[in-house]
Amino acid sequence: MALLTPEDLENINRQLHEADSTVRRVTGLDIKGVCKDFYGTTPCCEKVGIVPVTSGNGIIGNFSESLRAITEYFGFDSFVTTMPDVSGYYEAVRNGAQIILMADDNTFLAHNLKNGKIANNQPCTGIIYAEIASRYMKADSKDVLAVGLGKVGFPGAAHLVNKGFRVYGYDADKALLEKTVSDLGITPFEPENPRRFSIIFEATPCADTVPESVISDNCVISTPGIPCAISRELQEKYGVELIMEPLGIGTASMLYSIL
Ligand SMILES: NC(=O)C1=CN([C@@H]2O[C@H](COP(=O)(O)OP(=O)(O)OC[C@H]3O[C@@H](n4cnc5c(N)ncnc54)[C@H](O)[C@@H]3O)[C@@H](O)[C@H]2O)C=CC1
Ligand SMILES: N[C@@H](CCCCNC(=O)[C@H]1CCC=N1)C(=O)O
Repeated sequence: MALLTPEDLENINRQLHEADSTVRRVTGLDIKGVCKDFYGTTPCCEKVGIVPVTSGNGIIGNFSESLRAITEYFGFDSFVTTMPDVSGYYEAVRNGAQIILMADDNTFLAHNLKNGKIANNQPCTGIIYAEIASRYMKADSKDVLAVGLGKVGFPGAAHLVNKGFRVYGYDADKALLEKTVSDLGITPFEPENPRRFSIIFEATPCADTVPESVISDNCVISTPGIPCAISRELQEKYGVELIMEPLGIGTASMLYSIL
C-alpha cells in the first residue's frame, strides 16, 4: 500500500483551501457542501479522538496533526491522544471521543462509537473524488476516463457507473482491467487509440499516468493518486481543473458517511 510521507502533508491547511476553491469552481459547492448533499449529514462538533498507531512502518510524521487540522476545518472538535495504539484508544474513549480515527499501514478507519457506523478511507476517497468529478458543471458529456482501478479507483469507477456515466477504464494490470470490465460493465480504454475527455478520474501511485492525448481544454482531473497524474506544464497548457489533495477530502468523506 502506498503510504503518505510527511512531505505529502506539509501545509495541509493551504492544500485544503486550494482544493476547496477548485471544488467550488467545478461543482458550485465547497467540499462541505458536496459531502452534505451527497451523504445527507452535517457535523455538529462531534468529538473526534485521533489515535496514532505504531504498527508496521510506524507513525508518519504529522499524519495525526494533519488529521486534527482536517477535522477542525470540517467542524469537528478533535484531539490527538498522547499515547498510541491500545493505550491511545483507551485514552480517546475515556476522554469522550464519539468518533475514533486511526490508521495502520493497510486500513485507515473512522468509527462512530454512538451509532456503530464505520468507514474505510479507500472506498470513501474513491467515491468522493468520483462524486466531485461527476458534478462538473461544464462537462460536455457523460463520458469519464478512470485510470487506476484498485482499492480507491474501483469504488470510484463503480460510483460513476451507478450515477449513469459512461466509464472508460484503464489499469496497468490487465487482469484487473478485464475483471473490472466484466464486474462493472465499463469500456476498456485503449491508449493506442486515445480520445479526449472532459472528466478524468485517476487513482494510481504513479506520476504522469494521464497522457496528453486524453486531456481536453478545461477538463477536470479528479485525482487522489499520489504523486500527481499530470505535469504542471500540461495542467497549465490545457487549463486543467486539478482536484488533488493528500488526505483531507477522503477523511471528510469518511466522517460525513458515519454521522
Ligand atoms: N488523496 C487521498 O486522500 C488518498 C490517496 N491515496 C493514494 O491513491 C493511490 C491509489 O491507492 P490504492 O487504490 O490503495 O492503490 P492500489 O494499489 O490498490 O491501486 C492502484 C492501481 O493503479 C494501477 N496502476 C499503477 N500504475 C499505473 C499506471 N501507470 N497506469 C495505470 N494504472 C496503474 C495498479 O495496477 C493498481 O491497480 C495511492 O497513491 C495512494 O497513496 C489513497 C488513499 C487516500
Ligand atoms: N500508523 C500511522 C499512519 C499510517 C497511515 C498509512 N496510510 C496511508 O498513508 C494512506 C491513508 C491516506 C493515504 N494513504 C500513524 O498513526 O501515524
